[in-house]
Order: sequence, then structure tokens, then C-alpha cells
Amino acid sequence: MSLERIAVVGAGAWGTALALAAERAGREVILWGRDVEALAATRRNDAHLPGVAIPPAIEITGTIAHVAKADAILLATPTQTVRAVAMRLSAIADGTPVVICAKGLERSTMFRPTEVLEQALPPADPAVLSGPSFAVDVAHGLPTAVTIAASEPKLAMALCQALGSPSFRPYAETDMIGVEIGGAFKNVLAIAAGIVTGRQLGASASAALIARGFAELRRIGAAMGARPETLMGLSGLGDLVLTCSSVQSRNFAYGIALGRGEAPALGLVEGAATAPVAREMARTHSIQMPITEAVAAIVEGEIDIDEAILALMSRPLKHETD
Ligand SMILES: NC(=O)C1=CN([C@@H]2O[C@H](COP(=O)(O)OP(=O)(O)OC[C@H]3O[C@@H](n4cnc5c(N)ncnc54)[C@H](O)[C@@H]3O)[C@@H](O)[C@H]2O)C=CC1
Ligand SMILES: O=C(CO)COP(=O)(O)O
Repeated sequence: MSLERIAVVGAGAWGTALALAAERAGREVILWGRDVEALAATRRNDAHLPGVAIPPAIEITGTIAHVAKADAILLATPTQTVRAVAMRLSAIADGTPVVICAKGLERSTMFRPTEVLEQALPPADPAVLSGPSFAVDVAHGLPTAVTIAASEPKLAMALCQALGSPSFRPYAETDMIGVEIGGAFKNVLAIAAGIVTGRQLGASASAALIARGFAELRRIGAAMGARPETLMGLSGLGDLVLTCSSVQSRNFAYGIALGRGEAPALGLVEGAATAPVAREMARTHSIQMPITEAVAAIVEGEIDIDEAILALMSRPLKHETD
């Protein structure tokens, strides 16, 4: 299977970075977005990726019908918009592989984005791309590794071959549930890690948060049918470490602001939208996820931060691996 023409849907930070990665991999690239007149004229996305030039070989378009030319579509808009965008694609994408590049869970249904896609765009062949990868790093061609999962191994490998280059290394996987759960839950945990940093609770607390957060991720992954090895990989542990330790992460930065008692900056914070869904999912599966519960309660304004920290530290003592 050869995927020569790649369309990227969504011209924000991640969509633009992925278009650049695909172009570097030698593909013919179409970047579709809303309101892309300025982007097409200047070939710069200064709002999202300052200082990055978009090569002329990338076709920038606001006409969704152009996406129909593609052999595969990378869907890189925020999670809560995946359904609406997939419905727009339904008029043009007939069985074309669609790769979800968003990280989160749909608030209204608790669905993973590939489940949304299966419902909103039934002929699409869903796949998912996730892992530790800041758009700015990918845009600048810094070495990055991600996971691409599709239920059909040949499709996962064809997508890796289409997008892989010396600076962008995708690994093929078939466990879409594990890859999506890792990407969605690490954002919630990154908010918690940001709160720890913003509250100046110390490096020991940060490390404990990551380890106990990872325990929660493995528990919910097992309940949802993810393979444990997937969560040990790039889209689980890898992305958890990245976003729980870098101020470049919007989720981590949002948590820092909360921890400092400041008003968080406006912008896309997927973990804030996903936290209440993650909590609901944990409760539905009777999984103990106290950090996730605390983040959901904080972002929903149900509890204050000091109360949440005290509650976490005062839980009944237990065996570590229970
Ligand atoms: N920025 C990053 O470093 C990375 C982001 N992601 C994920 O990619 C997804 C998108 O994030 P970013 O690109 O960073 O966000 P962004 O805020 O930079 O861009 C979002 C883009 O989506 C567009 N958009 C929103 N609703 C739309 C709709 N209904 N139809 C068409 N376009 C719409 C906006 O106009 C904007 O261009 C998120 O789920 C995020 O978690 C994943 C890996 C890295
Ligand atoms: O998913 C990301 C890096 O892998 C980007 O994280 P933020 O959305 O927190 O910026």
C-alpha cells in the first residue's frame, strides 16, 4: 500500500507541524484549514508556530473538496471538534484512511476519537497517531518518535512509511485503544503535575505524581482492553513524562497557573475537557483513579487545590501494586 498524497485537516500547531513532517518525508501534501487566507499568503503560521516557514510544495487550502485527492487524511483538530469535522469529510472521503491526531475523549459520549470517527464517517479506515511530540519540535525537524496504530497492521506500517523521515520516526502498532487512552489520560495527569509544580510541592512530589499517575493509566488501560506494553511505550509513558515535565505543554502550563492560584491563559487544554469524562469512565469501570478524580474536581470547581492534595495524601495506606 503506497500513500503518496497526504491531506492534513486542521491548520493549527499540530496540523501545520504534521504537514511539514509529511513534506520532509517526500509526500505530496495538502493542508486544509478554516480561515487559511493569511496562512496561504504568508506561508507562516505565526499564531501557532512562530518563525516556521511553510514550503511552497505544501498546498494550503480552505476548500475541503481538495482533501478528496488524498490517499490518507491526518485529522489534527481538537478532540471536541472531531465529530463535526468528520461529518464534513463524509461528503468526500470514501474509505480513505483517516488518522486521528487529537488527544482526548469526546465529552458528550465518552468516546475515543476513533470511535467518534467510526460513527460519524463509517467508510473511513481509522488510525491514530500519538506520542511525545511538541508541534514546535516537529516543525523544526528535531528528532521525534511517535506511534501510529491501526487495526490492520499493513495500514499502520504504510502510514509509518509515508510519514517517516530521518527526523520523524513513527512506530507501527495495532492497539488503537492503548494509544488513544495513553494520549487522552496523560493530558489530565499533566494538569496534576503542573499543579504540583505551580504549588512548589517539590521534585519528589512531581516524581511520585508521575509514577502514581502511570499506575492509574495502566489500570484504566487494562479495563478498556489496552495492551499493557502499549502504555509502556511512546503514547503512554513517553508522552506522560514529556507533558508532566515541560512548560511547553499547555496542559502542564494550565496546571502551573492553577497551582499558583492564577487565571490560566486561554488556549487549547485538552486535559481540562477530558478530565470529567476520564473520571466518569473510571467510575463506570469501578477503577480507582484518585489523581484523575482530583483533577476533574478541581477543573470543575468542586474542590480547592489544598483540599485535593490533603485528600490524596490521606487516603488509606495500601500495597503499591494493588
Ligand atoms: N500542539 C502540539 O504540540 C500537539 C497537539 N496535539 C493534539 O492535536 C490537537 C490539535 O492541537 P493543536 O493543533 O495544538 O491546537 P491549535 O489550537 O494550535 O489548533 C487547532 C486548530 O483547529 C482548528 N479548528 C478548531 N475547530 C475546528 C473545526 N470545527 N473545523 C476546522 N478546524 C477547526 C482551529 O482553527 C485551529 O487551527 C489536540 O488534540 C492536541 O492534543 C498532539 C500532539 C502535539
Ligand atoms: O501532546 C502534546 C505533546 O506530546 C502536546 O501537549 P499539550 O497539548 O499539553 O501542549
